[in-house]
Amino acid sequence: MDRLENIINRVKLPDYAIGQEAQRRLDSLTKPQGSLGRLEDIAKQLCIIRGGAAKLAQPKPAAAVFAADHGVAAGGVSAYPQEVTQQMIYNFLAGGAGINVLCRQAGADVWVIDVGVAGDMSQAQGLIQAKVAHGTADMTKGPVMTMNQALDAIVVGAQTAQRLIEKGYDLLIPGEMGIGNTTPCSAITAVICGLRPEQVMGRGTGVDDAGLSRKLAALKTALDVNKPDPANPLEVLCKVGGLEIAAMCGYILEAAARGVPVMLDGFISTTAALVAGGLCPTAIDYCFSGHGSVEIGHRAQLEKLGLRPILTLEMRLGEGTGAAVAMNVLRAAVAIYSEMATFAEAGVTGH
Ligand SMILES: O=C(O)c1ccc[n+]([C@@H]2O[C@H](COP(=O)([O-])O)[C@@H](O)[C@H]2O)c1
Ligand SMILES: Cc1cc2nc[nH]c2cc1C
Repeated sequence: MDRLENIINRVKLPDYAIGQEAQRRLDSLTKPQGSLGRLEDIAKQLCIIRGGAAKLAQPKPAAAVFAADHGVAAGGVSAYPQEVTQQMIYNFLAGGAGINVLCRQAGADVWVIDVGVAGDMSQAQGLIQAKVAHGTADMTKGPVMTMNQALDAIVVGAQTAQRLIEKGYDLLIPGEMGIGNTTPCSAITAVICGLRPEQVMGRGTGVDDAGLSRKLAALKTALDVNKPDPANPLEVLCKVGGLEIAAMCGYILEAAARGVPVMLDGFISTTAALVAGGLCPTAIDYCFSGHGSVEIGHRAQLEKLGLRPILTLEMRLGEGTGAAVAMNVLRAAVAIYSEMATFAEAGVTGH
């Protein structure tokens, strides 16, 4: 527990007074006040997080893709077999996956971490080896992991954030790969948001009606068997979570502790933010929501966290892809804030 407390205790509320200074600069730029809409909000929040209202430098972003498997996958809750988790890791490492393409396009680097893949990945070149367990246990039978495993995975995420920040990255994307992981994410969302399974369960990779019924049945059984306490996010993680979800939670918390902004992706990474926010609400002040996922539970998560997605593109791939696309908008926000002429500079009659 000390390991977690050590991270949480370093998360400080950003200085919101900087927002007023940033607003003054935005209002001095050659445009009708407020006319760049949410681009202005994004620039302002970035100033607040970075702790200054001077011109912003373009960020150097990295995506960390945490991969893990899930015991519940044995119950037929995904449209794809579990081995796809491993196969996709090789695709990430070869640069051919959606996250690689979209990060290249957005000027971000991709790092891949094995935090809990079921198979042996020890020979995979370029993979960060941090396996905590060979997948989780089946949530319909009992807790998916021990408290120690959850804390180990949180530390893997926190150490990843630390290393990336030490390498010079100053904007972090939490990404993931884990066949079956929409089911634990729906479970966590149901518990933490206090919603019925039907309100938070979607089709993930694209299960048919029978698959959706199996997912709902698995979720109901898991909640009956485990009875997670909504007031205890760490217990929820241990009972119905996942190793990549725990790792992303630690990654978000450590980024916040170091004052580094986080661009969340879709349903899975926002589940990690839900847990992080339960442990340390201030961590969410450092988070942007990149996009709104097709998964129905994502809306409830964002509402609970008080976040609005930057984009709505009907995406549901995961990996960090929606966050990577949203980086283009964040870059646009930085550019207007830093490069537009003021009324005084351009000799335009202002206000
Ligand atoms: O992040 C999202 O919004 C999202 C929505 C649906 C599916 N996914 C991805 O699809 C996988 C989980 O889907 P499933 O059907 O196997 O539970 C996992 O690898 C996620 O990255 C991701
Ligand atoms: C091919 C494939 C790629 C993915 N990326 C994230 N989840 C995924 C699930 C599948 C099935």
